[in-house]
Amino acid sequence: MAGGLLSVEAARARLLAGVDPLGGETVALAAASGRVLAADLAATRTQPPFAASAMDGYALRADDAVAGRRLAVIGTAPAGRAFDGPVGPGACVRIFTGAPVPEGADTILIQENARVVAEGVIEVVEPVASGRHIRAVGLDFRAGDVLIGAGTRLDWRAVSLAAAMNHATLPVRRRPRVAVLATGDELVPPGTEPGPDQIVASNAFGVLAMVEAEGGFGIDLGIAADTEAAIAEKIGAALAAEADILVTLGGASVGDLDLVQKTLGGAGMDLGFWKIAMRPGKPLMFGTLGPMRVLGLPGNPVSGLVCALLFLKPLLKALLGLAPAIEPEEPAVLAAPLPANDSRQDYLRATFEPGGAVPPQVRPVDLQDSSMLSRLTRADCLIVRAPGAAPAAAGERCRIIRF
Ligand SMILES: Nc1nc2c(c(=O)[nH]1)N[C@H]1C(S)=C(S)[C@@H](COP(=O)(O)OP(=O)(O)OC[C@H]3O[C@@H](n4cnc5c(N)ncnc54)[C@H](O)[C@@H]3O)O[C@H]1N2
Ligand code: MOO
Repeated sequence: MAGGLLSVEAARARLLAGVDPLGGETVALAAASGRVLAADLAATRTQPPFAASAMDGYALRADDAVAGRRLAVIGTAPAGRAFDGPVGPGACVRIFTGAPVPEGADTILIQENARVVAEGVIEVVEPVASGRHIRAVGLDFRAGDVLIGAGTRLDWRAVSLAAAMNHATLPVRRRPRVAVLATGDELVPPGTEPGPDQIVASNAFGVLAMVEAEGGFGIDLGIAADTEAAIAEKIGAALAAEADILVTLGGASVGDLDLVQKTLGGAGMDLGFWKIAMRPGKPLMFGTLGPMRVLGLPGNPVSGLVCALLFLKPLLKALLGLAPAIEPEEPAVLAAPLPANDSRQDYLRATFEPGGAVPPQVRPVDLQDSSMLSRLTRADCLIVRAPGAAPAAAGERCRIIRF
């Protein structure tokens, strides 16, 4: 505990304790990009299934590949249709990339190194050694090879490989369902005209974007007014939507209208933790309500989004069985001095200095107010400052989380 508040590490340990990956489902290959494989995937076939030419040219015996020798072209083998019959001495088969190499031939003379001297006759221009330009059976993989492991996030390469392995559907983890609720009388949706005392709601869009980017399924519950009845109705909607996680935005602090935790408590939520030693994001809350986990993010937009990065993203990864769940930190060098830190772990918005130094040189943005999305969006990373950190000079090492 720092200053009586739970540390980030302790809070995250509680959040992730006992989280098992969600169950699986089957999806069509075309819908599998970005999903997480739920079981090891083995090839159902051997690739290539036959010795195949890697070039356009002539299949022949290496013994005949002598400069100046003339060979009879006895047939053609395009990709998809093998030449039926052996290739004997003094003969060759016109062959194209991907076609099976005919029996008797042991090398491919590329067409650039052959000269057509008459109808059905070529002359070897450059000799070629045995085995050239032939892809052996199973060069890429063999039936039974496990080529993509359970827990892999399927990218553009993996879906192509799965297709080549002859899988039309894939077993994947169910996408975590995340309901997102903004709260506050002051909020109106983007595209509407706020009243004189109102602002445009923003955080939910960032949280939903993060959910989608991580492979979750976002459910936008809209905006609840600052009443227990309005919030309770939305909690009911999250349960009805079978959300795995309910993310609330705002109303998490100590004000008279911070009703989110009270309403969740009334609905039967078990509180896991509330308030942690971090900045921004002190009022972060976590609990469970029946089958649903509840993450209460602070209303200040930067606080909410930084907490989403540090807590929601790891939770999504854990539910998808992805490791490591926690956002990686990396070393950097301070381009400006920093004052001593207090008892809360600080996450300072910072930009990379031009020049592309490795490790990067980082400069905190001018204003760190947790309401300022302009600075968050301008930043390249967060500088992580431990509780109680001493003042640091420019040129000193620090740790960052890259966006
Ligand atoms: N007396 C105290 N006051 C506050 C404390 C405290 O410890 N003692 N903590 C401060 C900290 S730190 C934070 S962070 C905020 C968080 O408060 P809430 O989670 O209750 O958030 P709200 O009061 O509802 O809103 C704060 C701020 O953010 C705006 N907001 C809320 N939701 C959205 C949204 N979806 N899109 C855009 N902006 C939103 C809201 O209008 C407020 O301006 O509490 C401090 N106070
Ligand atoms: O978490 Mo609050 O953001 O420190 O403003």
